[in-house]
Amino acid sequence: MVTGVMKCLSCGYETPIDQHTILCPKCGGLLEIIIEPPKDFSLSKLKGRGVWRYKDLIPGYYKSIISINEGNTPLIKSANINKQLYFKFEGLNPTGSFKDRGMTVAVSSAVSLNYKTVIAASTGNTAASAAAYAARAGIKSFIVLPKGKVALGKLAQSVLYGAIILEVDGSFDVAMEAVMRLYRDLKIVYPLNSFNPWRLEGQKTIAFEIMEDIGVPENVIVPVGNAGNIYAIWKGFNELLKIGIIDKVPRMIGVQAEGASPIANAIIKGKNEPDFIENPDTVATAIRIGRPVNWQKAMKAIKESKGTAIVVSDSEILEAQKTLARKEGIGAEPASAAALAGYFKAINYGIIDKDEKTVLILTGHSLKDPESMAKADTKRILVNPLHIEKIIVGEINGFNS
Ligand SMILES: Cc1ncc(COP(=O)(O)O)c(C=O)c1O
Ligand SMILES: N[C@@H](CCOP(=O)(O)O)C(=O)O
Repeated sequence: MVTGVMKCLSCGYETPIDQHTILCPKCGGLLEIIIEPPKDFSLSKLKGRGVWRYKDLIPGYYKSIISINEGNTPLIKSANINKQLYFKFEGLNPTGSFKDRGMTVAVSSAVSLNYKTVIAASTGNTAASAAAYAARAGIKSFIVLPKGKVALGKLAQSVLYGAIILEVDGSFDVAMEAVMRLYRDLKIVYPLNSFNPWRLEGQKTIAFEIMEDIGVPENVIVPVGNAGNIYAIWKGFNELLKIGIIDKVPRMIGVQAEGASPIANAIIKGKNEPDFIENPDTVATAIRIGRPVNWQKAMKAIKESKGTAIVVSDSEILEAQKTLARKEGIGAEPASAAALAGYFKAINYGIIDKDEKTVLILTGHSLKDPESMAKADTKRILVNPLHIEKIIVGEINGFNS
């Protein structure tokens, strides 16, 4: 049994780890789950694959585990961009994003606490994942979406998995606020967003897998939206450090899009708190977030790891998405490609040396957002089937351009 405390980031209140607890019972602030490093933990004793391989580091009591074999994603070495660069391809999770790692823990918690209904606000990926895990658990899911601002693939997933879709006329932040209010005031449904610290207990396993694959890289670059994942990955490395399995944590580098960069702006300006953005905008819909609920956690992870944050433009994101696809054969959604755009910028700014081992977290699959993929330029030629040979020979020899 994993023991420890839950500590409020706002008022400092501490309480023993308890699965019923999600927000600070005293002030309603965000809670950190701080586990006591287990004395008998050993990598050689780990069994199985995926998130639950690390159950000895995941607190909580689970009467049944709701799993769709999430985690165990490949860490792909770059073939053509830089030999010291690795891609942690979270798009290969069951619903196509890293959210599944958190959802297996959060939905298993909900079931263990006898909840029959779950809810999440979403830019699309949390919704798809919540809907899938709720379906598997046989419970009802409500998802709250910003109307008209969710990528097609993600919306279609939520429809397919049978979630009840509530659309708000406003941004993701409006949807998020509604879910937090509902949870604070009523507590009748279990919240699956990342202000729920139990979700991050699943996401921290990204760090454990990276460590088992290549040890500790110098840098981990993470696209930041609602800001839970960068903290979760840092938390994972930090726990390994406390257990004594590793002797340093990587620098955590957060990347945000120009039109939605409250945390990156604060880090760059050396401020302690972000100025929230009222109308966030970016082509990377997954990180189109102006009021990230986990900003305190993300800033803590970046500062304590001596990391930093980078802002990238939409055109840099789309260019990086294409580069990733055309140089590495990896299809990632725009928010994920922001990590590669951030990597290029970090090298240009001298923040990262190209010889440093660096891992990019590719958070979601390209198929999530078919419209963004189709924006990439390529040759599409209407052909007379009788002339196809001529066109191919012309292309190969460069006569057609
Ligand atoms: C594909 C993708 N990448 C990155 C993020 C950002 O993650 P976080 O909200 O944990 O910062 C999200 C969701 O927020 C996402 O769906
Ligand atoms: N991009 C996210 C936004 C919600 O983040 P969460 O981690 O708090 O659930 C999404 O896919 O909805």
